[in-house]
Amino acid sequence: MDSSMEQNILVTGGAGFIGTHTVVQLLKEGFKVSIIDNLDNSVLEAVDRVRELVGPNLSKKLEFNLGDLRNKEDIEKLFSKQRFDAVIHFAALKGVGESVGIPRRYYDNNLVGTINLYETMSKWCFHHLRPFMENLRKFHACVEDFQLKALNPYGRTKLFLEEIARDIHRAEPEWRIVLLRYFNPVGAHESGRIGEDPKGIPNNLMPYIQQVAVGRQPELNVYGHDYPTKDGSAVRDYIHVMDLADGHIAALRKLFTDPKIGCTAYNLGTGRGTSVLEMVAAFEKASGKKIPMKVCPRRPGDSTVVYASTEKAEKELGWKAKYGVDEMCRDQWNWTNNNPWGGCRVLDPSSRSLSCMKGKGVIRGCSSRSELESKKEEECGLLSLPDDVALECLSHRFVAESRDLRAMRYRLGKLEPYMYVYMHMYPEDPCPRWFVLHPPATSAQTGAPFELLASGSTSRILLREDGLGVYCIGGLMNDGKPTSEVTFFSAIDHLVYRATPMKMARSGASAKENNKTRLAYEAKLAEANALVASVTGISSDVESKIYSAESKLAEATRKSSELEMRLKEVETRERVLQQERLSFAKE
Ligand SMILES: O=c1ccn([C@@H]2O[C@H](COP(=O)(O)OP(=O)(O)O[C@H]3O[C@H](CO)[C@H](O)[C@H](O)[C@H]3O)[C@@H](O)[C@H]2O)c(=O)[nH]1
Repeated sequence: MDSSMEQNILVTGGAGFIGTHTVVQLLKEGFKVSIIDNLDNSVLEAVDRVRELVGPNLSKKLEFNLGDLRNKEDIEKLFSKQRFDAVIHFAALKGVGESVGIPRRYYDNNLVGTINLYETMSKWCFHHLRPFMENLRKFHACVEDFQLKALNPYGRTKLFLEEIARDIHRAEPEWRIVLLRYFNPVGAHESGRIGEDPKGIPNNLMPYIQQVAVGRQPELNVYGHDYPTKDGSAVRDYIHVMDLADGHIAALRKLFTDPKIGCTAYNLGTGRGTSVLEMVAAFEKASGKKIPMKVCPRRPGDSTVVYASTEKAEKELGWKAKYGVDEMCRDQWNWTNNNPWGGCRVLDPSSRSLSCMKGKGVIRGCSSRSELESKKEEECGLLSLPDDVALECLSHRFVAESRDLRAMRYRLGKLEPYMYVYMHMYPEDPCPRWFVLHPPATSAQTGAPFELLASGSTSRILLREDGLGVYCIGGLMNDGKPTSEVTFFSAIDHLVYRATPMKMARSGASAKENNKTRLAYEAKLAEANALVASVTGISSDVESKIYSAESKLAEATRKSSELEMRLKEVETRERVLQQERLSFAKE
C-alpha cells in the first residue's frame, strides 16, 4: 500500500483554480485532503466537481471547510480536529493591477492569513514534522537564486512571505518548507469540468480572453505594445495547471522523503516565453473564435519578459512540464466552451422555478421594461422588477462584483439556499443597504449590516421551489429616492447578478410622500404575500410558524454541534499530549 494513503494534507484555498486541480491529483495519488477556503474568488460547485472527477470512493477522503485564514479561530478549529502531515498553502489574492490599487487588502489577506497559519501549525504540529509548502508566484527572478525583486504590492507580499518562511526555518530548523514559484498558470483539467473563472472582471490574461470568446467581455485590452520584445507585447512563461498540480505532488514527496530539505525554493514553469499576442493567436487557433483586441498603455507593475529556469526542479524534484501552449489553449477553451459562466450552476430561464414565478406574476409589476416605462409611478408597487430583467439576472446575464457581498457570505458562515436582494440608492445614500429577503429569524441573527425589507414578520417574500433551491425576488420602498440599480446575490452559487441601472423598482421609490409610499407599500405587500401563498400553497401565517419552529431547531442543533466540537477538541488535545509524551519517552 502506498504510504501516502495515510497522509493527510491541508490545502488552503483548495476551491480555487490551482487548488482544485491539485486536490484532484492529491486524491488520485492516495492522499487524504482537507480544504479550507473562504470562497472569496471561488465557488463551492468547483469542490463538488472535484468530487465528481475523482469518484465516490476517493471523494470520501475529501473534506471542505468554509473558513478564512485571517480568522485564527477558523484555523484552530481545523487543527484541533485532526492531524495534518503537510499543508499546501494556496489561499491568496493574486491580481497585479488590483494590488496596485488596493495594497492594504493584499497585505492583510496574503500576509496576515499566512502568519496565522504558521502560528497554528507551530502550536499543533509535532516538532519533527512540519512540512509546509507555499505557492509563491514569480517575481522578476528567473533562476531560484537570483536576487529577488517585486514590482508591485502583490509581488511584495510574496517576497515578504519567502523571507518569513526563511526566518522561521532559521529559528526552528525542524520545519521543512518548499517554496514553489509559479510562472503563469493557465489551461484546465482535460475533462473540462474544472478551470479558472474569477469573480468579477478578470485581472489575468487567459481568463479575460476566455470571457471575450464567450461574449462575456466585448474585447481584450492588450496592455503594452511598445515593449522591447518580438511583437511589442509582454512575454510570460505560461504553464498548464495540470503540470503545476503534478509539480506539487513531486514537491510534497520531496518534503516527506528529504529530511534535509530545509527551506527550499523551486520554479514551476516551462522555461519558454510566449508573448501576449502569441497567446491570443494560439487561443484563436484552438477555439476557432476571433478575439477582438484593443491596444492600451502598459499596465502599472508589469514587467517585460519573465520566464523560468527549470533545471533545479527537474533535477531535484524529478518534475518537468509536459504541455505546451497549444494544449493549454485547447483545455482552456474546452473548459470555457462547456462552462461559459464558470463552474457555477446556471439557471435555465425556462426552468420550472422561473416559469412558475413568472406565470403567476410573482416576479411582477410589469411584464416588460417598456411596460414599466409607461406605468404611472404609483401603479408600480412591491415586486416591480420587470420579468425580463429578473429573468436575465437569474440566468446569469449580469455578473457584478461586490466585496461587501463576499463579506456577507462569509459572515453568514454557511451556505444558505436563498437569494438576497439589495438596492443601491443614490446620490444621498452612498452605502448600499441590505434588504435580505429571508426568514426573519435567520436574518435577525445575522445582525448589521443586514436589514429586512421592513420591520415585522411579514416583511419578506419567500418562494419555495424545486431542487434548485429557494429564490426570492423583491422590491423595496426607499423614501422617495430614485433607485439606481438592483443586485442579486445568489447564495446558491455565490455569484452576484446586477441589473443595469434603469428606471425600475418604483416600488415606493418615486411616490412623493412617505406616508403615501408606506400605504402603497403595505397594500402591495399584502398582495405579494397572497401571491406567494398562491404559488407555494403556504400562507404567511403558516410560514411564520414554520420558520419560528425551524429556527429553534437550528439553534438547538447549533448548540449541540458546538458541544460535540468542544468534546472532540478535548479528546484531540489528550491524544496529542499522549503522543508527545510517548515521543519524549522514546527520545
Ligand atoms: O486583460 C489583460 C490581462 C493581462 N494582459 C497582459 O498579459 C500579461 C500577463 O498578465 P497576467 O495578469 O495574466 O499575469 P501576470 O504576468 O501579471 O502574472 C500574474 O498573474 C498570474 C496568473 O496567471 C500569476 O498569478 C502571477 O503570479 C501574477 O504575477 C501581462 O503582460 C499583462 O499586461 C493583457 O494584456 N490584458
